[in-house]
Amino acid sequence: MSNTNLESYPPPFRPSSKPLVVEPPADRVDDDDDDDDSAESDSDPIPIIDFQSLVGLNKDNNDCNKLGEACKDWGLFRLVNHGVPPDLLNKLEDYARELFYLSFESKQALFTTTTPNLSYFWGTPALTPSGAALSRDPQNINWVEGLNIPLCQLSQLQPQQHPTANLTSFRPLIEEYGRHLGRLATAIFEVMSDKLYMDKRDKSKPSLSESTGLIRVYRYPPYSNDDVDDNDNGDHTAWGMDVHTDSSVLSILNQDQVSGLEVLKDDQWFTVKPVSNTLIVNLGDMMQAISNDEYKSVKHRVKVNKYKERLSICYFVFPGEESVIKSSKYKPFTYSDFQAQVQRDVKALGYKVGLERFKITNTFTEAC
Ligand SMILES: O=C(O)CCC(=O)C(=O)O
Ligand SMILES: [Fe+2]
Repeated sequence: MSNTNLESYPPPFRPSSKPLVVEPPADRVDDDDDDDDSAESDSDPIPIIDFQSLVGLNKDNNDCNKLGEACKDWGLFRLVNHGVPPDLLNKLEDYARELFYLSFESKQALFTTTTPNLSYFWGTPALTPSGAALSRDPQNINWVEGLNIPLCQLSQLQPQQHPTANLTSFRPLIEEYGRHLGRLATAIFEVMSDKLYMDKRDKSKPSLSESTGLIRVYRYPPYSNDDVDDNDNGDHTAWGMDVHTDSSVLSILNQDQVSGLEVLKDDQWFTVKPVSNTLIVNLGDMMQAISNDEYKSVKHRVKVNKYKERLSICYFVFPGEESVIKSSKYKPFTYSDFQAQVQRDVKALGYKVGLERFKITNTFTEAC
């Protein structure tokens, strides 16, 4: 679907001298904007895990082993047979698109609630909740806008306050989607715990807390170097989202048909191709720490597409706030400690240092 409503983009994302409809040239039929040296691969190398083989009656040990390997080697896998109805995925995507198509001003008004964290953002939210860093360095912002929806705060999304937005339909869809993803994340974490020989009866063991579930819906506007003004040397790349690891235990991503997500494995970038009705599960920093570095928190990034906007819906789940993560590699810490340190680093250094801060042999020289 082409964007016919540039009013919906945050002002810096609006192409200045372009026709309103951004379409690929006729000879471009693929979605990959792969005219640079980054991710490559013709076939899809991402490990595939069948959810039904991990759980329930059809539980298959080979598939459980495959999951362990994927977590060690990639920190990411494609989940099939997950039981989230395709109709729900399609509807959610349609409503999300509809919400993003509201004018920029309406979106700002819509999600300026008194509830912290239920918000509309754009640019690099960790650095610039209001986009203020634009004046510092316009080329370093993430080319993305998004809605941040903690599932426990969904009741704050009051449809009657915003008759122009179709929130009446959006809220139950998000609720249903959140329930499905809570179910998937919990079951996958159980299998991971088994593989890691973690004793689930030990209540002091860190685990995934379903009540921390958070959904982020993103729209990545198209980006072309033609938008860059004459003073620019033209060789920079804008990123939809710069390289990072997630802070979560697990993140589960549902992307539309426009590619952009890339993951790093053995110093090589791979494109995570869009495949309908599959979900992408990636491991976050908390899972890496819980597993004593046996599993890894995968580095990933999102490339922008020159011609098409991209939509993705991400679910993140964390450990209970006060649950202490103990391992031989890290000083004991809670997710709250981790988050607070990330925020301090982002403020002071401009980036997240992450788990390195908590390593027992701390190689990061600046003390916390
Ligand atoms: O939009 C995507 O494909 C990935 C988003 C992401 O990596 C994140 O939100 O942490
Ligand atoms: Fe991420």
